[in-house]
Amino acid sequence: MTKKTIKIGTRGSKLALWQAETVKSELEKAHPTLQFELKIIKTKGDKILDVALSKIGDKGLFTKEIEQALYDNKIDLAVHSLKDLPTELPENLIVGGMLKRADVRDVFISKDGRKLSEFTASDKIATSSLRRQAQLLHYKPDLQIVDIRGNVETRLKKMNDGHCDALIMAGAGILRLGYDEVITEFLDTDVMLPAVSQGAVAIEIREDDDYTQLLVDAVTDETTRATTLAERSLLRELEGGCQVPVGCFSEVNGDRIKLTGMVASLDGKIRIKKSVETTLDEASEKAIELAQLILDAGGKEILDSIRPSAVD
Ligand SMILES: NCc1[nH]cc(CCC(=O)O)c1CC(=O)O
Repeated sequence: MTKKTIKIGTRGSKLALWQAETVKSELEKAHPTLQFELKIIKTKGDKILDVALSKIGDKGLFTKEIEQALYDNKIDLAVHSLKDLPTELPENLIVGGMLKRADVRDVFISKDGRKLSEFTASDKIATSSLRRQAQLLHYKPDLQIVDIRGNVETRLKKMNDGHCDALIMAGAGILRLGYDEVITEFLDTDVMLPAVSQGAVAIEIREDDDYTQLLVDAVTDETTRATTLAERSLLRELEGGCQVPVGCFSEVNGDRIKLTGMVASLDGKIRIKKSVETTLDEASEKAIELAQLILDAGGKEILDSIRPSAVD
């Protein structure tokens, strides 16, 4: 009898490949008698490189083609940065598991080694994220924010060519690619709340595929599962995708969690930040209450005013 090979779908970017290779090697360790294989799939987001992400307004930009391969049984599981997965997945697809989460913080990368606190009105900081833009302006209203796209190498090159004086990116991505030496500083979460699920690698599967679910359970970190599900439930309740200025931070202590959520206006003038403390078991339910607190405190007005322009 020939053994079935479990196929792992992934995008072809360096970060995606690192994540998929890591999932593959964790699965191989947990299931030494099984065969695993990577299958690289190109997505629309890999092809459109010249438009600001916040202007494309397509939540499944980096995922749709991979999910089609799941539906067609061409792959058994798909690996993504959990941050890039919409909170509502297509029918019959679920996040089956997550690897242990890496550092959740954003990093500041400046051309001349100055820290964010030393930046002034004449400095330009590049980011394509509304969350980062809003919080930078909240921290220092006169900073100049410019848009940027492309992978880490492209961004570093643009900075060195004079496009900007600094970049802000997810620390997890930089570390995974081995670019540790370009990091000027890790930003304190008081200044820059990370994105929902930042730093977590997700494994997407078909909901009715009990066999793959068992394989994935063996490599899933349960604390990461509980915290990221709570963060995603907060985001779902705020009805935001990755293109709204929403941030959050989970602090875990034993079986307790303090979950902080934030919505900011694009000009940074308003930043609504609230926390709840609860058990890991109840975190997802409490996250919904946290979202309501934020919406009631003015978050609703901010999100309503942003959504129409985010897609045009
Ligand atoms: N938005 C793109 C994206 N999706 C996942 C990561 C890095 C890894 C992670 O955040 O989990 C990044 C790069 C970034 O935001 O700088």
